[in-house]
Amino acid sequence: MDAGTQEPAAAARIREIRQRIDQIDQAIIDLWQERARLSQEVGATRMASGGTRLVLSREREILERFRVALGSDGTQLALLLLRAGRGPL
Ligand SMILES: O=C(O)C(=O)C[C@]1(C(=O)O)C=C[C@@H](O)C=C1
Repeated sequence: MDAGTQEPAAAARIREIRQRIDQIDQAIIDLWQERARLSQEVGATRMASGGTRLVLSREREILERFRVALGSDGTQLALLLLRAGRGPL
């Protein structure tokens, strides 16, 4: 894979960092999928027991947690996470 530089030491360091980035990306993918499965299970369990599909107070709490930690990008990320679990509104 192109490191974007001809300088051998820099290219070696970039390859090393990219290995860790790839590990992190895979962990994010795995966690994303696990979260979506769990969220779907919560929704199905609640609806099967006569409850609501969504709990907006819980969604607000999650959005706030991500906003405090990551700013406006965190809010966008949390919206995508929630959509992955419970589907579009
Ligand atoms: O925590 C719940 O009650 C869920 O249903 C999970 C979840 C989520 O993905 O975090 C999904 C939908 C709800 O509106 C709130 C939160």
